[in-house]
Amino acid sequence: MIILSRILATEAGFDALLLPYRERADRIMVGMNVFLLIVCLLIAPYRNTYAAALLIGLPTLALAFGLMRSQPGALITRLYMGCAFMAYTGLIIHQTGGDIEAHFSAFGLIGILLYYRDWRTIAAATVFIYLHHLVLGYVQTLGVPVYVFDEPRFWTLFGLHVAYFLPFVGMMGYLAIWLRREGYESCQVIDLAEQIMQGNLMENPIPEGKLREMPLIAAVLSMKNRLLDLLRVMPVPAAVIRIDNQMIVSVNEAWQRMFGSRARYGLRFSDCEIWSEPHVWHDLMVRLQHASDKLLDKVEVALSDKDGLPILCELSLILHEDAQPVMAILTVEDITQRRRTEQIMQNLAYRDMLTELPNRVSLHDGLECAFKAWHEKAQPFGLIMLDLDGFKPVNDTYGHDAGDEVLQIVGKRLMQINRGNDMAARLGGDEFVVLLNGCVDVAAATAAAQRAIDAISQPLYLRGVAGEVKIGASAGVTHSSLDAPSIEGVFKQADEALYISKSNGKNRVSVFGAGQNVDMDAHS
Ligand SMILES: Nc1nc2c(ncn2[C@@H]2O[C@H](COP(=O)(O)OP(=O)(O)OP(=O)(O)O)[C@@H](O)[C@H]2O)c(=O)[nH]1
Repeated sequence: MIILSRILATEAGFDALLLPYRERADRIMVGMNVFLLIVCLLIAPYRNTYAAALLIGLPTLALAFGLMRSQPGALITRLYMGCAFMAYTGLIIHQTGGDIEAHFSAFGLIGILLYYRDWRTIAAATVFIYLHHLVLGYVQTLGVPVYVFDEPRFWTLFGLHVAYFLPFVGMMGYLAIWLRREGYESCQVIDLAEQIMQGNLMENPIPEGKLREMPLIAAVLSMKNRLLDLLRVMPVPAAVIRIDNQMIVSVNEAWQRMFGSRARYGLRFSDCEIWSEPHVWHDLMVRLQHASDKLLDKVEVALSDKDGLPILCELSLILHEDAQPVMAILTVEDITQRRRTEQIMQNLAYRDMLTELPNRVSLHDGLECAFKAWHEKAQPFGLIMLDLDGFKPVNDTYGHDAGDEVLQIVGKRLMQINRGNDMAARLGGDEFVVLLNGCVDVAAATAAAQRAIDAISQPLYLRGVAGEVKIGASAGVTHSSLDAPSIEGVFKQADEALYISKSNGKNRVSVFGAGQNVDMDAHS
């Protein structure tokens, strides 16, 4: 009983999968029936068998048409088609006096077998071809001369038929089972290959076990498993996305760890809760469609991780247009940490860590640009070199930390008074520089230096220090119009002017080349 139900279940599986083959076979069989009916009608004048050809041939064909339309590929249709084919062969055999009987039937059976890949069709057709002798014999006893049972050698002939046909039918039965299995396997392989091409590696439509013994399926399964393993062990989060409906069809473990249920298998990718902006995915798709090799590599996008926290990611996206539906494979790399480290490195290289102002290196770069713009486009610039007055006593009295705080406050004040395209930098110690891009003349630079001194000289309040702390600054100014020969020359000019300020009593602005007499006293 169990064995029988298992056989029936297997048959149902084969039937379901081979349906496309069999629906096609129905059409071929009906076409064949039409052809055989025409043959019957062509033979009719010679044997005067019009009545038989029309009475048997036409209803047989009509029923074949009906079944093909109402039950395409169904077992009942297949059984009928096999028998109908035999009815025509029987008709032709008897119209021709039985000359071509065995060959004709045999070829017919081979056709049915090849088209339907079903042993039941062969069995039904065989039973039918044997039975027709009995049926026709019976019918013909009703009036028409009996030529089957009247034949004195009937049983001898019958025995010969059986002896010839049974091994033949057995062989074809075996072939039908074998073909059915092969057809089933190729259907499964196509199905599996389609799923793989569509990127669906997670689902396993084929039960493991017996079917794995089929070599084609085993080969495709192992290919699929290798792809799956590759995807799984990839440290980079990866997903396969169908483009037509935007469904996620596969994700790897790294992906699951990064996005959790926010972008899981089966979700519409554009609806996943990982996008910082709703249109990002759409924009990426548009760019991908226009990319010459259908690859977008290392596109920086802000996303949300599985906890909804913002992460900066680099996406690589490749489109597979050779598969239907079109697929895209997406890999995501979280570069938040990398960007942070790069920012720190950048800061270390170009910023003064204490005041967060640009450092000497940045200033040099800035001055290089200003120098070039002056020489190439006559865009003027000014440079102020500042040195704090009375800074050492702060350090000595309140400690190094208080000194640091003073430097930080000075840095902030310089930034506050800066115009947009000016650059305030710390050279080191208590020395600061302000590069005034676009500063029209010496007078404007001098005024800016004075503003800087005024800002620095405002009272300071330090943590842990009672009362206010006073600090001052001296400034040396130069301007592009003073024609320094080089960047170093510009520095030197400002430094010399600063030296004059310091020498002349501090807390003042001096302009390079103006001599001591033109030193401007600062407001006290
Ligand atoms: N707290 C602190 N002190 C620093 C730092 N860099 C340099 N200094 C100190 O700053 C002081 C600079 O010396 P000076 O320029 O002679 O100090 P000053 O009292 O302003 O002297 P004048 O410039 O002649 O007015 C030294 O005592 C350095 O040790 C720093 O990053 N933090």
